[in-house]
Amino acid sequence: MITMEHVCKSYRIAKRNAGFGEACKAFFHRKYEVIQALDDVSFSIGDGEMVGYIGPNGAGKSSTIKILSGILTPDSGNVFVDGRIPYKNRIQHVREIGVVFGQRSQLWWDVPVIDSFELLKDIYSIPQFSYEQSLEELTELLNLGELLRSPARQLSLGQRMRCEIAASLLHRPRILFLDEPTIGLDAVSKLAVRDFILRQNRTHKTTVILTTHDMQDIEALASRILLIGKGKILMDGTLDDIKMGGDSIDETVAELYRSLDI
Ligand SMILES: Nc1ncnc2c1ncn2[C@@H]1O[C@H](COP(=O)(O)OP(=O)(O)OP(=O)(O)O)[C@@H](O)[C@H]1O
Repeated sequence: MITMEHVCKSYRIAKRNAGFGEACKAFFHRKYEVIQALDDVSFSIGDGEMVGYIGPNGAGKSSTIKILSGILTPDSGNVFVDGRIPYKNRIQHVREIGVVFGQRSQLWWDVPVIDSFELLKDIYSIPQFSYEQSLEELTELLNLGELLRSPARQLSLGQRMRCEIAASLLHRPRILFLDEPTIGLDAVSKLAVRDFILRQNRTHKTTVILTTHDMQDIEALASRILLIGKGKILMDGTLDDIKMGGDSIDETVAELYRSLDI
């Protein structure tokens, strides 16, 4: 069970205008601006649920995922993931979750992917037998085959993403946080990744929170949708609650964002 209660998170960022004079001024009198990334966010997600977390750019999705995975600490509010406070019980927490950030890599860049997997096996203390089983299953389902022997830097984006997803699942986490997992993938890779996520949820009852701008991901995967805008949860429902009339899902969602002024 995942619960967020009245969570707020702000960032303080230094601001200055362009130019050398402004840079000198800022050196002595730095000006800051506070950005309220999350503003009283509350929701709960049950075991085995697959939730699409959507919202426009800068809405607060990644900040939420970072707090849930223990990378960031909120300013206020309560967060519990299976009874743990993610940012306080980090060592225990990371054993139980898998995280994929589409824009970042957890693979070591210069070594063959299989060496990264072996390192993760040691980091997570995965027993040899269980590691071999997971590796075999993931290699087959994600069609990793030859990719495992290539360094991550030599893989295409889609090939690397399939390896990233496998890396996040080697220790068989009960919860999977996916932050834009299909970004930049071709049609075939997208379908393969979607199919894999669906299977993972159905076969292993893995709880999945998925952030994406790809509404086809949402259509294919999410039985429940949380909509965030300007740091506030604005909707908690199903795809049918969003769909109105015969417009495409992209048009419908764009219209929804416009009507909510987010
Ligand atoms: N490390 C940071 N320092 C300062 N501001 C940040 C930082 N991370 C995020 N923000 C700001 O917090 C707000 C929420 O950002 P966040 O990355 O959570 O949004 P998002 O919904 O994931 O956006 P996107 O869809 O563009 O990835 C934005 O205004 C962003 O500029």
